[in-house]
Amino acid sequence: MIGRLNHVAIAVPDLTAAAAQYANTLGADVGPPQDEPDHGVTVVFITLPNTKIELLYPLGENSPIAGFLEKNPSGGIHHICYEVEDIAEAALRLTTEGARVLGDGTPKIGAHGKPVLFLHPKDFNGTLIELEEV
Ligand SMILES: C[C@@H](C(=O)O)C(=O)SCCNC(=O)CCNC(=O)[C@H](O)C(C)(C)COP(=O)(O)OP(=O)(O)OC[C@H]1O[C@@H](n2cnc3c(N)ncnc32)[C@H](O)[C@@H]1OP(=O)(O)O
Ligand SMILES: [Co+2]
Repeated sequence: MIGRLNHVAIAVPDLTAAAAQYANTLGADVGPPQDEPDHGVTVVFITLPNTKIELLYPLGENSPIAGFLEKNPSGGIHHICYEVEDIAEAALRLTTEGARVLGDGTPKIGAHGKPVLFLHPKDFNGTLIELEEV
């Protein structure tokens, strides 16, 4: 069911510094900051030849990454995003298999303008999984 790795997300304590480090120290193709108010984060996408890195910084009250950054003040890998062809079918299969789809269970539009869903990290070996319909 899952396809390509769409992105690996890293929560960071300083978005400007992290973006500059990827651009200048690692020599990567770094995009501009993008506010995603529906998701409570500001993101910077870094395009690699085979996938993307998503730098995440909290936006607004009740950001879903606030607790993670409190526990990991230097930042850390926050989630991985796999592509799926049909997100409704994927959600049905996952709930049937007993995995928890986070939020109200319905997809939101993600940073790429496509529907996304998140799966509880405790159901997947401690890894928060995002699914993106492509
Ligand atoms: C823009 C979009 C896009 O790409 O298009 C995005 O990516 S938006 C990216 C931001 N959006 C999201 O992450 C949405 C989905 N996330 C959520 O709903 C939440 O962050 C949860 C995953 C439910 C965690 O919520 P919260 O931190 O409030 O819960 P909590 O502190 O009670 O955590 C419950 C347990 O899960 C662990 N936990 C929390 N976040 C984790 C993570 N990212 N990876 C692995 N484990 C994690 C905690 O350590 C704790 O374990 P222990 O009990 O063992 O200590
Ligand atoms: Co993401």
